[in-house]
Amino acid sequence: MTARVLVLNCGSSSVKYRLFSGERTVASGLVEKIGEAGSEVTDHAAALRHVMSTLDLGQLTAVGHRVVHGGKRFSEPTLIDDDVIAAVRALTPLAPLHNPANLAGIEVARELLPGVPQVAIFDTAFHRTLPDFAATYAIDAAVAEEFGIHRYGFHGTSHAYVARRTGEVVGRPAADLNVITLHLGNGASACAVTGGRSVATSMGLSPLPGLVMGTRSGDIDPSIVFHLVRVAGMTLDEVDDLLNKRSGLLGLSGANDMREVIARCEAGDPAAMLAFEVYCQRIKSTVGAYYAQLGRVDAITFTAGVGENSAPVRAAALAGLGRLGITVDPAANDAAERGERIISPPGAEVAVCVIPTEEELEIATQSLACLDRG
Ligand SMILES: Nc1ncnc2c1ncn2[C@@H]1O[C@H](COP(=O)(O)OP(=O)(O)O)[C@@H](O)[C@H]1O
Ligand SMILES: CC(=O)OP(=O)(O)O
Ligand SMILES: [Mg+2]
Repeated sequence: MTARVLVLNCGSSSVKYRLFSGERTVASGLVEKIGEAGSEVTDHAAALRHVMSTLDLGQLTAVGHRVVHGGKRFSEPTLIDDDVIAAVRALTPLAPLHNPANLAGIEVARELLPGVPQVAIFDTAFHRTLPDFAATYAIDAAVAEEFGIHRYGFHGTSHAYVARRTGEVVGRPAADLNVITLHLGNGASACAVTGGRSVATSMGLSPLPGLVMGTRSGDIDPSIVFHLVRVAGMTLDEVDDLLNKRSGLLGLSGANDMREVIARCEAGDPAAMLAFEVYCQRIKSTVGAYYAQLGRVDAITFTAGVGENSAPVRAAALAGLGRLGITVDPAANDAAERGERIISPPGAEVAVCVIPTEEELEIATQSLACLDRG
């Protein structure tokens, strides 16, 4: 019998769902702006109940859940029970925008689909291969050990999938390939992948650092936090809210959606132009750092909402890197194509690729593999 798997990807303000029959998608959708001002959908549980009431969920083999933070404990797809739920809840302080949403999905699915196995697929899992030097923060080692302070990295399902597809697209075995993957969505992160293993990534203990995001700051000087508390008189919760929800593109330009930022740039808005420059320059610096770590780069792959759709971001992020063998062909970059493609000129030393991510399919596949292993 063909396996039927429901995948739930509950983001900070959205629910993405997809129902698979084998590899075929039989239903899919997105509920956005959950809990935002003026939205009819007040919380994740309400959104999920509504979504699930519209689907035919008979004969389900499994429900696969994206879970963002798996901490040190979870590095494999995991069958969910009360103990796993408690452990994911305990990790909430490290992913305050994400783990509560993931848990809402798990709880509603367990309530509405009792008896169907539920599997958690962790964003952090792919990064368990980070070498110690890349995962270690240079702070007091005993404090770091006691409190689990360590680079975990996120978006692992997406980085793993697009790195693997990059091997197919450039026609080389993934085992021989050094790839830099750039997941640019609402959240954004970069990853260096060698032979299919993550060896560097830009998010850290939480999904806040690294690249500039829609509403998150990415890397900042940590002493900005002390300054805001001591000098500006903010509470820690206010600083947390500022850096996670009111920074990034939104904080710089007033718009968190890259389409809106670019429209404002075209209208000559200086704040939007600065935001675009800060965003793209951060990506470029990260590519340079990972190039130095890898020593040789075979491919650079863009994915997620901005990476898949924004030619101006791809062009600006890699501009001026010709000496590293990295060039983007303007015609290929601007072409109104959608699927997997190469946008560097033929014969370029580094293949620049665009590969739509397939987190949901990957979660379905890994959920079934978890059940097969028992
Ligand atoms: N044509 C486009 N040009 C620029 N940005 C785009 C385009 N289409 C979508 N995006 C961006 O993609 C973002 C969403 O990416 P997505 O990967 O769906 O995010 P997430 O999964 O993190 O919610 C939006 O905020 C929007 O800025
Ligand atoms: C981990 C993370 O940042 O996820 P998202 O991009 O879905 O917010
Ligand atoms: Mg996403």
